[in-house]
Amino acid sequence: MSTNPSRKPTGSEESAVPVLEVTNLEVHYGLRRRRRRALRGVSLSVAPGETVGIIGETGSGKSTLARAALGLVRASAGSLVIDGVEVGAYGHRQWRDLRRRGVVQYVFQDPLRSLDPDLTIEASLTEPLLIQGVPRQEAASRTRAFLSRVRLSADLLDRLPGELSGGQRQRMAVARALVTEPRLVILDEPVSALDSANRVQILQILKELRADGVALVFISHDLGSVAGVADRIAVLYQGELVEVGTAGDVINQPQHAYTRLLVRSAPTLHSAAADRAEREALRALLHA
Ligand SMILES: Nc1ncnc2c1ncn2[C@@H]1O[C@H](COP(=O)(O)OP(=O)(O)OP(=O)(O)O)[C@@H](O)[C@H]1O
Repeated sequence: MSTNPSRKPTGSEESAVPVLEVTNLEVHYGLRRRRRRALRGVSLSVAPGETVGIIGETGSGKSTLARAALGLVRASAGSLVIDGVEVGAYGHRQWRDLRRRGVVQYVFQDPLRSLDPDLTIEASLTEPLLIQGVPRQEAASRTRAFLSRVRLSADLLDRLPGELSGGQRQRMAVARALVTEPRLVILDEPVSALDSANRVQILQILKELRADGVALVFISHDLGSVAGVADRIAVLYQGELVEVGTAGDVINQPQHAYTRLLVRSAPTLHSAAADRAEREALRALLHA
């Protein structure tokens, strides 16, 4: 299987310095006999303001890629450049500093991982701004201004995350990630735990936030969720990127058998979803 994505990047990406540039990234877990490769030869670049969706089934390495781009897991080979700086060899403190400076932010599936359960919503939202050196009053007004963009009322500011609904919590987590105006936000399954109304709302909010010029890496096992938001889609299969292309190309002219299977299995993408026999035929082709 090819380790190189089969499609060329779009023109806009070529003209701008990428916010994220991953080259031949390899990640292993475990030691000695338990050592397993989770990512192999992954190369991908994300331009300022671009939204790249990363899809793949469970175990394909999506979260590992997210963790590597956040410095939560170390690459065993390859290079990782964020905003023009090689960060692959960064230590724990340098990563923490990078995240604190708000260059790269994140939203996880479980908002309680992105929000401190013991901090009020207001403290959670203003904290990253205060760390950046924004004066307290300005931090408070920026926080309030951001709330309306994620369709939340200022009445919620003095609550704890545990006192909000799942959908409200996830919108708070999105607000926290974006209030510092980061260059790059990694969203790992941000809508997977939400009901359909909240899912649609978050996807709409993400679409609107793209206009700010922030680059988004949107990870999901569900092609349907990514399709309406992403400019480009990258497909991970067994730790390798097998296809990268514009969202339209990947959905309408999938090149790799696995991508065809994903497209065929996403009922929200096509009015006529593939029947079981067709999906099984594609699966057989993949494992041939
Ligand atoms: N901490 C870990 N220690 C050992 N192996 C791990 C660890 N985390 C992930 N793996 C393995 O690495 C591979 C990729 O896992 P990863 O969580 O990145 O996949 P994923 O595509 O995000 O899956 P999911 O959609 O289920 O979250 C899997 O085989 C998984 O078992």
